[in-house]
Amino acid sequence: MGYEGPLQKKKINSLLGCHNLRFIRFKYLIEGLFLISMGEAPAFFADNLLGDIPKEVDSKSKGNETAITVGSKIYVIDGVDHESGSTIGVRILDKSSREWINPIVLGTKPKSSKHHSAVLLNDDCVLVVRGNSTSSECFWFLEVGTPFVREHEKTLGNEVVAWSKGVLGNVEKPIVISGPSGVGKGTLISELMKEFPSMFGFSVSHTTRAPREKEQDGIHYHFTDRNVMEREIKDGKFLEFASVHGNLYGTSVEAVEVVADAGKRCILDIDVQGARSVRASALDAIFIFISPPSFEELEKRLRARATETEEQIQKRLRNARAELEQGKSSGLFDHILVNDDLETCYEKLKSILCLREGVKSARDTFPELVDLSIEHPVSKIDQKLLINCTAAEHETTSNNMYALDLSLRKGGAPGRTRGLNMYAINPLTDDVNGDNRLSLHHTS
Ligand SMILES: Nc1ncnc2c1ncn2[C@@H]1O[C@H](COP(=O)(O)OP(=O)(O)OP(=O)(O)O)[C@@H](O)[C@H]1O
Ligand SMILES: Nc1nc2c(ncn2[C@@H]2O[C@H](COP(=O)(O)O)[C@@H](O)[C@H]2O)c(=O)[nH]1
Repeated sequence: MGYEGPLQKKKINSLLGCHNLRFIRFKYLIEGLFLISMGEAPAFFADNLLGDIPKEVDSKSKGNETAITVGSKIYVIDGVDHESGSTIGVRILDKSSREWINPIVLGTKPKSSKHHSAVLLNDDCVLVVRGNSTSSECFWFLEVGTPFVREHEKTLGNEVVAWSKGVLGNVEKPIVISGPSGVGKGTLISELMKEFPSMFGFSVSHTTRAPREKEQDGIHYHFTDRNVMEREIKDGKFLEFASVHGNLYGTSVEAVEVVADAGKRCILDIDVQGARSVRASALDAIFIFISPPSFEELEKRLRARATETEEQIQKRLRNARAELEQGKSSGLFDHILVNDDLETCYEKLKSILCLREGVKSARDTFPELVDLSIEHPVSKIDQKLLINCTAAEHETTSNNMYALDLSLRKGGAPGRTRGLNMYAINPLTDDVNGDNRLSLHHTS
């Protein structure tokens, strides 16, 4: 079904809330179908049909630009920032004075993009979808009037906009696993990561201890010099750190962010001092203490692992006594698990984390590569965006239509915007329900 009437065209443009100046011509095959069935006012009524956009925008447009009107201002988002060349640029046109403003741009800017699409959300934030990008680099929020932006406008005395990277996946609380050396923390974590590779990500700590034979830098630890690590601690790069068995160990803020950016749940393997620091931090986590069935068994495991000298083993065992005391009695931990039989302990760990065999991460349904359809890339309905794209690797539907659900969106500048969910939909079946409003259902 196609529809090209002027009223419908206006409504579609309004709904999109933007003008892609280059690709302004739409075929309304799918949008038309949705819009006709919507029966409700779109969240954003644009007063900015192409004809209404002041000439300045047109004349200033350099190819891949998108203009969005918010109140008395038009935000022009340029796929290539003509100053930096490597990022997406933003300029503002004041509609009344017809003057161009170069705002102060806060946050990490998205990399330049050959084509993109933009949609206004809640009058204070623009969602920019980058074409031909991985799903982790695809969604960016340009905050134009949020409290964060307003606050900085006051202090900086200038027009401000702020970028916040959108992260797919409803990332759950990180998991802190502690316990004495040799109890089996690493073994349990490896099992989890093996069984649920797309769900969990390991927080790679920094340490000043020397690597063991099979340990790789950047995978098991970031092996580092004490001087460097001490300086980085001073610079505030660490969420927590502690002196453990004579060496410095620490979790950098980045180590946890990287996992969350990948849409995975972060697992931290840290000692009890570190767990206490994390508890006192802003990171809301689940704390699990692993205890050995007996001290003798702990010693047996440490010796059997054969990774430490006798002197180091003695030191670790001495520290283990104190750790066991603190772990069991401090009230710091939400769960205490005895690692006697490995399989039994692993099953208990999974039940604490509410895991079943074959459970997939919501992320498994995301397209690997998001490539926007130029003709009708993005439209918005309530808290859902319909994205028409080419999904190179996961061809879950023949039409490549995806829904991006923003209803659980949280965070924002200066940090990431999290809680985005994306799934494939079939526009021919997942559309209208009884009250004539669009409802979307998962097709995967
Ligand atoms: N339930 C178990 N029964 C017997 N051996 C076990 C069990 N769990 C782990 N092990 C073994 O105990 C040794 C120590 O385990 P692991 O390295 O996982 O301990 P860890 O708590 O991570 O130690 P560290 O804190 O020093 O890194 C390993 O050789 C491992 O194979
Ligand atoms: N406080 C922190 N403790 C950490 C961190 N990374 C590891 N650890 C703990 O150190 C001991 C010894 O580990 P090993 O690899 O040398 O055997 C162990 O209890 C780990 O849990 C960290 O970032 N912070």
